[in-house]
Amino acid sequence: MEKSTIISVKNIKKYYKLPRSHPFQRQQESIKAVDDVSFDIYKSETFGIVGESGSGKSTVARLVNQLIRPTAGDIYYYDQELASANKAQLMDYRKQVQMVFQSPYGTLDPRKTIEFSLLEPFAIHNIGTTAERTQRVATLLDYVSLPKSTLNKYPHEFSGGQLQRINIARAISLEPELLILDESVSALDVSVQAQILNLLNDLQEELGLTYLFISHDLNVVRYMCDRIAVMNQGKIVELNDAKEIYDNPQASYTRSLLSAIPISSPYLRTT
Ligand SMILES: Nc1ncnc2c1ncn2[C@@H]1O[C@H](COP(=O)(O)OP(=O)(O)OP(=O)(O)O)[C@@H](O)[C@H]1O
Repeated sequence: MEKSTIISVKNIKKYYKLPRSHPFQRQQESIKAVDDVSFDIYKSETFGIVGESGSGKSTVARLVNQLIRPTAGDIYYYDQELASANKAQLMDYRKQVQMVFQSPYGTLDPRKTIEFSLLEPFAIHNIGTTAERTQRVATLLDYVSLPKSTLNKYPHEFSGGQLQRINIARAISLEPELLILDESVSALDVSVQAQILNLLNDLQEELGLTYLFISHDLNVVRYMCDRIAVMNQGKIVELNDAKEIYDNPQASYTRSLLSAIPISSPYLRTT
């Protein structure tokens, strides 16, 4: 069956200019956070990006999410190149592509109830009547297995795992196609991590979601992903099916990453 491509990233670069070390320095140096990266994300897959700290993973996530603009290169959503998209197209993209960040704590307004935070995306995108929004919020809580009593509480009343469930509920509220999960379980205890990863797998099956899954943890990536891109110093050094990456790594950098995985991991796949 022909795979349908949702996102196509073509030769993107993101360079950050470093401050001049002295006032007469002529050439301003730059950090190549992302340096000529290309990949496609297929519908309903989990596409992983793995690499050590500073390899450029989060910068790729922020580029795909349009939080920052590339120095060069193009990102396509289906046939639409994003830099030349009009306002309505970008608004649709912002609805279709949602992000779940690493820290579950900073993302919800501490002074607002969870109900307010879950209703907010509908207000921003002007979707549904008040009754429809309330009904949808109840359904969202069911999806992430949280009780109704969640709604009139505040963020400080929840654990990290519960907050990440709320963030996921918020991210799926507008029925997006793609979730960008940037180290979304890294801040959680291992047992809670497993629960959230299983929740994400269930939601993907139920809602037909596509994931861009970013992590430094090779075990977590192996557990979650269909295809994996390995990043090092702003470049993709290897991109392949997950099984190939683990069973038959081609790049020496991938091999050295794999050799550093702790073997006693709760995520080791038996398949
Ligand atoms: N706004 C910025 N200004 C300057 N340099 C930046 C900026 N954002 C990222 N960088 C640099 O770009 C490189 C890639 O950073 P990035 O955060 O994308 O890596 P990462 O793989 O996600 O690592 P981590 O998991 O530690 O965040 C790093 O050297 C980082 O210091």
